[in-house]
Amino acid sequence: MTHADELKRLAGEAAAAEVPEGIFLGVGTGSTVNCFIDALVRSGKRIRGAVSSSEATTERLRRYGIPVLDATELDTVPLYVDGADEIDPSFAMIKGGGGALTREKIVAAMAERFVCICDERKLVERLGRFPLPIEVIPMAERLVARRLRELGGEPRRRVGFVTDNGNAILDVHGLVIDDPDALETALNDIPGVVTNGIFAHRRADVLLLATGEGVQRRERANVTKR
Ligand SMILES: O=C(CO)[C@H](O)[C@H](O)COP(=O)(O)O
Repeated sequence: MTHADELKRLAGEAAAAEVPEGIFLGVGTGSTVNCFIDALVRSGKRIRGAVSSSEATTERLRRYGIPVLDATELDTVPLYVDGADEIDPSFAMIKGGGGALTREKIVAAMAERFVCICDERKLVERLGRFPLPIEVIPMAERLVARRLRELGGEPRRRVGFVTDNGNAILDVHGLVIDDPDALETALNDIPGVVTNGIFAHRRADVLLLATGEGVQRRERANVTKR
């Protein structure tokens, strides 16, 4: 197991310890979340059901016999656990490295509490080193790419990738993200953008940060939710 794998395993276990028995749980997507699902199963805790953020997560949950509900069956979930590609000190994030950003944003918005799990390499002072994923309706790809270039970004289409919703992903390099809230809104305003990978309107509430010295648990001070 590599050092990075070990940190993911630690983060996953710390998150599993936060899950109360018998709840409906929102589950994110990615390799760290896979570690979380595995740890949850190992813990023997039973949950009432999961709302999943991707086909890949649904498949893993079902393989373990965990019931997966459609998001339309519930108004809220008490807890959502997901990873991130970058997180800043205010707990704004870039997500979507795995291409599941739209469904992740929906389940995150349904959640009363968002626990983000990641390793220390993903904690950054300012978002934007990781190319920002944007899910785009295919017919709007050219239009959206032009608008992104006007904003100073360099969009690159994720080759050979189609989202669970049947759309394309543009990974945008070089954007300056001084104001994550404002940029999240501005990007979503471009016609044809389904959503973008800035999670600033709905930030994490808790960060479980896996480090070489163990898992740090950090709570976000002031709550801003939409
Ligand atoms: O946003 C995501 C998927 O769309 C993931 O949370 C993000 O890419 C982190 O993934 P990993 O845990 O594999 O590093």
